[in-house]
This record gives sequence, structure tokens and C-alpha cells, in this order.
Amino acid sequence: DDLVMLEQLDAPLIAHCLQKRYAADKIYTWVGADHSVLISINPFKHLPIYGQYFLERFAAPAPNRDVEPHTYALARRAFRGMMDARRDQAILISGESGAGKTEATKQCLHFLADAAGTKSGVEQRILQANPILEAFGNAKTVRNDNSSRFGRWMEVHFESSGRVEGQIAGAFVESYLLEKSRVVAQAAGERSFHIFYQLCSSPRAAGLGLRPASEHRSLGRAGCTAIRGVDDVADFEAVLSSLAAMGLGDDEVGWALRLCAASVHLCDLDFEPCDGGDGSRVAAGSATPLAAAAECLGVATSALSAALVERAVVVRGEAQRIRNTAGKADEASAALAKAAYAGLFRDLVRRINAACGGERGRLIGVLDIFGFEIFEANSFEQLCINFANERLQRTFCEHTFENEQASAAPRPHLPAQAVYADEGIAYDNVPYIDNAPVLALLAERPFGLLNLLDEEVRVPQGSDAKWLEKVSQRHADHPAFGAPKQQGKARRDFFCVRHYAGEVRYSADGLVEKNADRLSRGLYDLLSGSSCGLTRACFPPKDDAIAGRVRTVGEEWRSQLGGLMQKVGRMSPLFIRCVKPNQHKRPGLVESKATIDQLSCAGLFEAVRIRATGFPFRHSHAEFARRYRWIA
Ligand SMILES: Nc1ncnc2c1ncn2[C@@H]1O[C@H](COP(=O)(O)OP(=O)(O)OP(=O)(O)O)[C@@H](O)[C@H]1O
Repeated sequence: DDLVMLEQLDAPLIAHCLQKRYAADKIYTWVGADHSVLISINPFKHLPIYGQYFLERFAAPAPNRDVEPHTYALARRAFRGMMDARRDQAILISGESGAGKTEATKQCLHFLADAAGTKSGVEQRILQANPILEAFGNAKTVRNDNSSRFGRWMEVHFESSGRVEGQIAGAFVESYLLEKSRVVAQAAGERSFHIFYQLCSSPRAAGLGLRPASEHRSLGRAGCTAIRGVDDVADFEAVLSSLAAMGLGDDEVGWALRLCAASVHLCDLDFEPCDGGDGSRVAAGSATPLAAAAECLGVATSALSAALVERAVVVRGEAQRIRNTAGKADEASAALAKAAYAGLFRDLVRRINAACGGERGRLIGVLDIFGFEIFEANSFEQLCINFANERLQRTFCEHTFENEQASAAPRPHLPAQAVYADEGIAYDNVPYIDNAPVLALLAERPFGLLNLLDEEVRVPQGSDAKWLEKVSQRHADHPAFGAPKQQGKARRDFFCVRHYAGEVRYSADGLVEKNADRLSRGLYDLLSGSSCGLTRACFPPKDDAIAGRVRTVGEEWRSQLGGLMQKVGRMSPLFIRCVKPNQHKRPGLVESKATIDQLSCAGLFEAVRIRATGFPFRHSHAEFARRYRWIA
């Protein structure tokens, strides 16, 4: 059950052992006896190892027996760690898309809800929130039929004193980087967010002017509207009851569905050039979706069409109206569709927090964040997602390697444990892949790729090509950067980043626009002037004094991620490393090379070796004294 117990610790034997266990339906394996690192290999089939019987079995394991590896066991370790060592715990779940992170998250939450319980039913509400988050935040991708298209940090807070100590006191969720570009378009064979297809197949569709999903541009163009084995109609009913459980009344549910419908209608609009191509107007054939979008947003049809075909700019201190070309008007309606949906998603998360909410106390956080992505075409979204995975990997390295191998000066935010050198214990350092240089390339001030991309949003006439030129010059010799190659006279717009999990080729095309994520002021004001109070509340009027200050998507993301990582740095981390054994979502099949690549990129081979080299348990003197004082 524990890879560290193998007699030989070479990579082929470790991989072979995991493969054998997988064939016997043992999908979980420990790395080290302290049970802070768990490997989970996606079975792609239902295994009879979950549910009430197992929840109870893992909640009260037999004494003097090794605890079997399981997500429930790791969740129990977190719970006991929080209660006994009185430290907040962070369960960090990582792995590539489709590796099983979201399932592992749900299992951990199930265990905590069942083991801790509460009088106020918060734990039930936490579980009830899942269908909402999945419907509005997940989508079918080529890799995973139910892929989380946002990152999720869920905090479960516990009573920290009194008779109710250890019971769940409240729960909060934070969402990160919703992939809102999916509202407008998807890659071939993928879908937009589940809620759109659920809504289109529901009896409510007609009242919102919606037809079958395949007939709407933003839902049907990628050629996939149904998922085998998924019943959108039944799932929609589950979402409606979850929304009711979160306290949304009929009018609020109606509003949420109207905003979804508005996004769909906006993407159906066509614009045609007028006045010699300088201006544009909504095409005559788009009168129906225009009226439907305006009604769903609670704005006048004429005001909506005017805000789409014109924009206000300030020239030498004077506000002027500029006409949009048909192309610009198209971009404006896409931006409005994305903004409306993102505003709705933010609001739903806020409502979930208000419903689950409750008191704050000692906490266990669970991070389920999109896995590392290497696609045929990689753009801004992948750059942000892969940056987050680099940060997570860094935390894993700090916990597993540096913390273990640290010499004289343990950093203050790390628990001062296992400092062998300080203890005068001889110790062989195990080399490992250190991803600090890639992180520096991506986000070290002032010349990281993402930092320079922010600057490009702010400089006049900033462009993808100029940004690429700058970063190519600045980082020409960086070992993790691959500059675009010259092709004939033209220089290609692709560049490479050598991530810890592999080399990714990104296209620079559209990076600056995506980072800026511009919604014209006129369109924003349209939403904040909606006749619907709920929409107005989502888009409060902008303060003119600060309206001009642009905060890029990348900046927002780095700041959120930095805050999260700081928080995690103060907690005891536990890791679930999810592995996807094959790309076909087939049970029983392990594609060796891809699986070994994932284990190796996640630093797991070294982690096994290091855990075997060091001591299995590492408590600080103070912790040890507190725990074992009574024996003496
Ligand atoms: N423990 C498990 N038991 C059975 N099936 C599983 C398990 N874990 C994952 N799966 C299957 O694999 C699919 C993908 O898992 P999941 O959605 O958790 O991946 P993910 O890592 O969160 O992916 P993404 O990053 O795309 O959101 C699930 O829908 C489910 O069918």
C-alpha cells in the first residue's frame, strides 16, 4: 500500500507496482508512512469502495493496523491533524485534466461532512452546492466529459472549542479564472458550460426564446451538444433543486436562466457593415435574437444595439463616440455575453457562500484546480492554468524536498520539521526537478512573460507581435523559453515554455486582447442600468475616478493565486496526485509511457526515494512533547 516499502526504488519498479495494483482495482497508493501524499489512478469505472459503509470504516480505523490508502483516509488524516495538532490543513489535488481531481474533492468533502457533522446542516448544503458549480462551471472537453473550467478552493471551517468542537461550523468556496471564452466558442467536439444544454432541453427554453442547442451558434458550432450517458433534462432538475436549497427563489432562478439565455442570443447576432464599412448595424435577420437578448438583460432593444455598434472613447480629454466596424461589433457582443455569464457565476458563488457560510474557525481547505494543459492550440487560458500548476508543483517541492532537505535556515512559512542538518543527521540529498526557473520566467517582476503582457495592455498600440518581440529578446537565453522560429521571411507567432510537466507551444495570437478582457464602458453601463435589480446588483455603477485603471486578467489571477498560496503556506499540506492512466477514458487500460510521464513530471519517483531516505514521521520537538508528554 505504500511505495516507500518497496525494496528497490527505481522508476520502472514503482510504475510496475502501480500498474499491478491498478489491475487489482487498488487505485490508491501512499507515498510515505505519514500519509500526506496519496497517488490516485483514475479507474474510469465505479468501484464499490465509497459510500456509508466505507465512510464509517475509515472514520474509525482498526487500531494497530496500517490504514489503507484512500481519499477518505487522507481526509481523515487532515481532520485528525487539524484536531490534534491544531493546525489548519490544506488538501491540494493536482493532475492533468480528467485525472480525477473533482471526484477526489467530492470524496474528501463527503468524508469531512460525514465524520464531522453539524447541527445546522451546513455539511448537506456544501454537498448540495456541487450540482450548481458543476452545471455553471464545468463543460465537456475532449479530455473529460465533466471538466472543471474554473479553479475551486473550498474551505470547511470547524468549531474550535466547547462541546461542539470539531463539528462543521461553515463552508466557503472561492472560484478562480472561469474560462469564460467557452461561452462564445469551443474547440471541435467540445461543449460550452453544461447549463446551456440543460436549459435548451428543458421546458423553460421556449419562454426564453431558446431552440435546441444545435441551432444556436455558440452551442452548436463545435458539433457536440449531447454527452453519452448524460441526461441533461434530469441534471437540470437537480440544478433547480440545488438552487432552491441555496435559497434562490423562483424569481432569482428565473433571472439566472435569463442571463444564460442572453449570452446565447448575443452570440447569435450578425452585424453588417454600413457607411462604407466604417460603421455597422445589427443585420435585419438578427432582429429576433437582438430583442430576446435585450429582454433577458432587462434593457431596451435600441439601447443594446446602439451600445454594440458604437463605443465611447476619450480623445484629448473629450468623450467621443466612435462607430464600430462589423468585426468590432461582433467582438463587443461576444464580450457582453462573456461578461454577463461571468457576472452570473460570481453571483452564484456568492450565494452559495451565503447559504453554506456560517462561522469561521479552524479549517480544512480543498483545492481542485484545472490540471496541466497541453493542447494542439494553446493560448492565454493555458498559460494561466499552467502557471497555476507550476505554483502548485512548487508547493509540493517545498513540502517534499526542500523541507526534507533544508539545511540551516528553514523558511518561516514552512513548518520547521525534518531539518536533518540541524539535527546533525547524515542525509543523502536526492536530486529533483526544480521548477523555480520556469516560475521566474513566467511571473518574476518586471520582465516575466505575464508581467510584460500586462505592460503591453497599457502601452499605446500594444500588440501580440510587439510583446513577442520583447520577450524573445529578453529571454532568448532562458533555458525554459523557446523563442519563435523564423519561417522564410515571416516570423511565426509561436513560442515554447518548458514546463515541469512538459514543453508547451503557445500561440501569441490574441494574448494581449484576452489579458485585457475589454468590455466597453457603454456595455458595462448598459448592464448597470438594467431594469432588473438583480442584474444591476451584479454590475454596480463604476466610479468614474477609478474607471480608467485597467486591471488585467493575468494580474487578477496572479494576485488571487498568490493570496491562496500564502494561505496554504501557513497550513499543513496534504497532496492527492491524480493520474490519468489512458487518454480514452477506458477502465483497465494503462498506457505505460503517458502514465510514467505523469508520475515523473509530478516528481513522484523522487518523492518516493526521498521519503524512503528520510524518517517516515517528522514532528517538531514542541509537537512531539505535546502529543507524547503523558507517556512520560
Ligand atoms: N474515483 C473514481 N471512481 C470512478 N470514476 C472516476 C473516479 N475518478 C474519476 N473518475 C472518472 O473520471 C472522470 C473525470 O474525473 P474528474 O472530473 O474528477 O477529472 P478532473 O481531474 O477534475 O478533470 P478536469 O481538470 O478536467 O476538471 C469522471 O467524470 C469519472 O467518470
